[in-house]
Amino acid sequence: MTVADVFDTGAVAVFLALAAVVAFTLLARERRTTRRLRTLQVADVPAGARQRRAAIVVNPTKFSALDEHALRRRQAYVAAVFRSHGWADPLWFETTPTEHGRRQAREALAQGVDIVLAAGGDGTVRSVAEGLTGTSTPMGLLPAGTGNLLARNLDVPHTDLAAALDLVFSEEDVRVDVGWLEVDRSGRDTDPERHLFLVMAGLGFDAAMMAGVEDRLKQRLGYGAYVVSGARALWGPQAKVQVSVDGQAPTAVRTRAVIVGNCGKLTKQLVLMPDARIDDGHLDAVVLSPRGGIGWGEVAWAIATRDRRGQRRVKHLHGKRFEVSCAEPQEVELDGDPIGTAHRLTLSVDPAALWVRCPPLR
Ligand SMILES: Nc1ncnc2c1ncn2[C@@H]1O[C@H](COP(=O)(O)OP(=O)(O)OP(=O)(O)O)[C@@H](O)[C@H]1O
Repeated sequence: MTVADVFDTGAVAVFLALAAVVAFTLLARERRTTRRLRTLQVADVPAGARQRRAAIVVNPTKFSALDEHALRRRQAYVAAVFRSHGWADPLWFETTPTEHGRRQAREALAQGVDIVLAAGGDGTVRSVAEGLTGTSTPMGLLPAGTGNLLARNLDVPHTDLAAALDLVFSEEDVRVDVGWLEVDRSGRDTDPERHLFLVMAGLGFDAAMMAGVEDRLKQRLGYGAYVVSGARALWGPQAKVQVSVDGQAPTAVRTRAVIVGNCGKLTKQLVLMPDARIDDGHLDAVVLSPRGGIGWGEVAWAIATRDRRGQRRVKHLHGKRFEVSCAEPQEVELDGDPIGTAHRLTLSVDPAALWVRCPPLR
């Protein structure tokens, strides 16, 4: 047997071992779902009581890794959980490349559902929220994105479908503020685009980082894709930006990023805006102005320690309306999704405009 043969045999053995591990994991998951399905009992609905019903707005692209059979089993499991709590089978709606959840949420409302669940990433959540804002019907979350920023900020389980579903039956809702972003792309737009946001929106480094994350990389690396893209976007130039808070005279800054938040967490440990509260009727902002590697070190230190005193590189602001304009167009992001470049942004808050089913806010 030659050295090449030994390598070939070794490679085949490693491949077979990996295939066995994958097959075993899939089988175990399938068995767990079957076991859960068997233990779920249909709950009785008291005579005369109205049976509650949920709508689930699903972004199918977030479940493309599942085959048809696995997808149907997942749906059957979710429906069985609802029945076990005495609810009717949920109504299912799918998002499309052009209708990301707003229309589906409105259709669900027209059918008189008790809650609309967004099953997707933060883009789906944002769009469903647009359909529900200003109504008394709560939004629930079945997180299926990479960032799941709103779920992380509201302490909704984002890796465990069963735990996220359990929360739906807690029937505890909180009223949260909604942010609105007006995007003036040319700096002279007479009819700027208007988008709802729930977590944060801004321009500069973080938006360039989001814009640099390719979908394929996101599927492969998950949250790690943002780290790769962030490392690429670190070394861009500072931008000349004017920031005005609540109609006051604008302040000129040289900055790498202006981020305005309705809430401030990126991950459990990484809190960009420690004072931001989703129910305080205000927005918070950070202006990051690092220069070179040492400057980024200072920014990282300020964020990691949540120390706000004497920071030259990280400035915190608080208000109800922010106007941000820049001489050169900058990349813009909305709850972690890149939406192209713009010269001017206006960000304002709509206090207590949306009900969300989640644990009590801390
Ligand atoms: N049926 C569909 N086919 C193709 N694309 C779709 C469909 N439905 C939604 N989309 C795309 O999915 C995007 C929304 O994705 P979603 O918010 O669920 O995840 P995400 O923003 O990519 O989240 P994350 O970045 O956290 O993974 C929309 O902007 C739309 O372009």
